[in-house]
Amino acid sequence: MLIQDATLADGRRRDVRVEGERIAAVERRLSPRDDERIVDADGKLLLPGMIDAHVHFREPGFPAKETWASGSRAAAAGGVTTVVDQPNTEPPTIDRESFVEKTALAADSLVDFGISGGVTPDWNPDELLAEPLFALGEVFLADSTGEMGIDADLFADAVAAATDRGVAVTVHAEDADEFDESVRPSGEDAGDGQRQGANERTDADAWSAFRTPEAEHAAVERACQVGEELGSQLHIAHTSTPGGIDRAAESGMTCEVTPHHLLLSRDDLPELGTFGRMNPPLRSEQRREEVFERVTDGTVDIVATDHAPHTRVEKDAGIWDAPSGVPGVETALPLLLAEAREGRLSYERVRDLTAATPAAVFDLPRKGRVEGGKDADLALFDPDATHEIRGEELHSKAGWTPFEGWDGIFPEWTMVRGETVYRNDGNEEFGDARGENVRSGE
Ligand SMILES: NC(=O)N[C@@H](CC(=O)O)C(=O)O
Ligand SMILES: [Zn+2]
Ligand SMILES: [Zn+2]
Repeated sequence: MLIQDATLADGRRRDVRVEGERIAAVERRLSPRDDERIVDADGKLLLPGMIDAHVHFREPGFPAKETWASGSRAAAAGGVTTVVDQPNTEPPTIDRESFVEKTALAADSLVDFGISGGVTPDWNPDELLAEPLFALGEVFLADSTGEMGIDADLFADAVAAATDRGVAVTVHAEDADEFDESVRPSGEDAGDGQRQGANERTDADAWSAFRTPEAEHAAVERACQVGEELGSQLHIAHTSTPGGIDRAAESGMTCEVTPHHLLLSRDDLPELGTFGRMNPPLRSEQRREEVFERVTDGTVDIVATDHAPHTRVEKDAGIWDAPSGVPGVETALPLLLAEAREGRLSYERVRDLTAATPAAVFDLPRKGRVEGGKDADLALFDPDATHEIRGEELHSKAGWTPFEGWDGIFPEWTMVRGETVYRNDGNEEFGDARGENVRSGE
């Protein structure tokens, strides 16, 4: 196949030849071969498919929230060609049996995938770390969905075990000791009974008041100290504060920011209500702006979605009872491209945040670039075709989005290792499940 006259992220216009699963050549002009399929990409933007290093596809355990089939369709329709699934499923992915069970379910995936393993007091590091794991993590330093928060000693042991075996570690960095119990109605959980409930609140912003920025600062600090002591390369998941990002960068660790922490703030909570509850929570508008600056200036390494679908019925509850998390895998690249179109980010920066740098951080040498020899994981866009995001049109089982009504630039075509997984020429079409574990065969 010959893709002619595509515009790459850096503005170069190139012909791109795909042979089998790989990009064979990227040149100014390539002569079509006899019988070669020609794709006219004049005026179109060709990007490496997004590597979303943080999704929760919910299988096994919660197929009503998401499955590998539904989640990977959402990914393909959003220009995502590799996803990395997190361990807080049921059973949690903490030993050989659970890893093998999840790998079998991932055969339904349209896009390539990684499976990360988790840490609980019951985990089996010898079994788990011997599997073709993407990374260890997200390791939860405080409870989130799945209640997998662990203590400092177990964290240090887990980081040491992963480092010994050359496995990367990703960290959910919040410290529950720094949560503000005074805003939580008394009677919720045990805790510091003294302060609990003194300033009880039930509005949606209470979640942001409860899970404080200091909780992130403290946990990033602790994680970095452990990482520095053990000489480990840690990746801090979903950083939401400038302080957390700066601390991670200072110690040479990498970090990610989600589209919701980049684009939404506490100012949006009156409208979002409990549908804006996630961990870590939305921060002040000022902090959001400071996070955005760090995404544009390169302090933040990657954008990952933390796609965390819950059903509408589950989310439609009181702020202290609704589950935490928002879907995002289908809207991330479209939202970033809309930001780029408005001049707030460059297309090159979008490519680096979503593909080139995740491939470098997580050691995926065949992925993340439109270059000869790489996997033909590609997404083609009309950079002027903005589309108003509608939750009911998205493919996650969630059926809602915190970005309702925002502009997105969605792919016309998404390819995984040379095969079409998504096509939209007015009608949407999906390819077959063909996802492979990006760590198998290593
Ligand atoms: N981010 C969230 O609020 N929720 C995630 C878990 C997590 O990433 O902490 C989920 O799995 O629902
Ligand atoms: Zn998390
Ligand atoms: Zn997560």
